[in-house]
Amino acid sequence: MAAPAKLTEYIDQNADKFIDRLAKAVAIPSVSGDASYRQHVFDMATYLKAELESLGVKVTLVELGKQMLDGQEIQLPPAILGEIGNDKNKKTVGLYAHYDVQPALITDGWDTDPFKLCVDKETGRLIGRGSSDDKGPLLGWINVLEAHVKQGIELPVNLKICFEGMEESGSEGLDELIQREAGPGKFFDGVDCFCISDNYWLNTRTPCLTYGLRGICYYKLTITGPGRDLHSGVFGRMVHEPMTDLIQVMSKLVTPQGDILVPGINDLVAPLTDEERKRYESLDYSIDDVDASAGASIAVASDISTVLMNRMRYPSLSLHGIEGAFYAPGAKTVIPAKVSGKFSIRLVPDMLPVDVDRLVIDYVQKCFAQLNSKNKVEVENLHGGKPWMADPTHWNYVAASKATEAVYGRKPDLTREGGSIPVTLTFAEALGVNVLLLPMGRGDDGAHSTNEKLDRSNYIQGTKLLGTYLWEVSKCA
Ligand SMILES: NCC(=O)N[C@@H](Cc1c[nH]cn1)C(=O)O
Ligand SMILES: [Zn+2]
Ligand SMILES: [Zn+2]
Repeated sequence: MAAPAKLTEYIDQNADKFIDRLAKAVAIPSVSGDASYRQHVFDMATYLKAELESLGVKVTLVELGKQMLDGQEIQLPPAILGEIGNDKNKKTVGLYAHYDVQPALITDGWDTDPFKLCVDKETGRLIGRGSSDDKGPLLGWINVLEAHVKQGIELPVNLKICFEGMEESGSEGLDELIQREAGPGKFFDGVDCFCISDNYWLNTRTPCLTYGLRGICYYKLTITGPGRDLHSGVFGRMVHEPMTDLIQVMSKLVTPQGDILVPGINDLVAPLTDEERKRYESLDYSIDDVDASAGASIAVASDISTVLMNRMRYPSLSLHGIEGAFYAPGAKTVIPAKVSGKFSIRLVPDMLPVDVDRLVIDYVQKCFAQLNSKNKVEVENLHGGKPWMADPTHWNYVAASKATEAVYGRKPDLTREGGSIPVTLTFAEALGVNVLLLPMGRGDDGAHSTNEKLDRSNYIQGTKLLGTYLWEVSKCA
């Protein structure tokens, strides 16, 4: 049974309504990483609960406890568990998406207010924080439900929905919830497969299915020294400066070419086979695509397979920022008393966070000891997750491939993603099911960046893709 034409017609006819829905969601600044935005994350959960319930989904907001953030203990946003359909003759598909977003300030360099969806009629771009990561894809599922309800079409599968509000901040509390709700008689009982739409096409033209994600270990490296901030004219060259120590240590983590300098890290990586190398060579991707999505000609190599493998099958170490450093305009002559460098390592098979932690903490302490500084160092892992790989020949992928051909008229590329969605592995392991990543947006969407966008056609065709996928799953034996 192909997806009924009535379904795709409804999606086309209601495109503007769906864009309004995205605008409402973008207007709620559900930033999970900043305590002062926490109420908005809750508001987003309430908004989604009402949307889902209006379409017949039985919804529970599950409390996940508390967390420490910015020195305060605050309530974690709830997980949204939703259920619709309970027909033993149908397959049950698990859906995951996240309703929190990365921080965004107009002063970061946005051309428009990040929390007011800007619909660019000329380019078809829907610009706003979360448009692509991950509010657009999440709302894609709601649009699909609405299309079924409004057209009086019965859903071809049962759905078990799990939407979270902490993905961008380590998914706190969610692993425990999934583990608690796995097993006979529990919420996830009966789920046959999972689908997550929370990544991107490699380029701007070829749809893809994604069967791998990198894991992550995120670190905070703190150097403390003076009892308070000092005047650099009064204390410069009289005392050990935390910022100087921090820059020294951080400069020993990675080379400008991206090679990781922490001894032992590269030995944890699974060896490359000829067969695997060929897979990267056949992907529709070029250095021009890298340049276009990065916004400059800055690829680390001229050979596209190397660049792709660096994203998909090798670890990377990125330096993200320094908390406590002077960063405002002007020329403040301060010696900051306490600075924390943030960096992360993306993990690939066979790296385990526990091994990476040991190597990183040991190395940072050794590098610091070599400075002969009287300051103090502390390294913490803020959050982490293992890498994930799925079987792309599974019927779940076959269904998604057929759906892609039906909507886009072409076969999808099979990709591994450089980003991390640690909960993917938890679904796979705790529920023992195949997990599929079915992206909606394009490689140049600018997730986590300024002017994040989702193209109108990706949002609308992507909504059709998610709906068609459910119909293709229903045909699988
Ligand atoms: N769309 C998935 C995504 O962006 N995941 C984040 C997860 C993360 C980990 N630490 C902070 N955020 C990613 O950066 O890959
Ligand atoms: Zn995301
Ligand atoms: Zn993200």
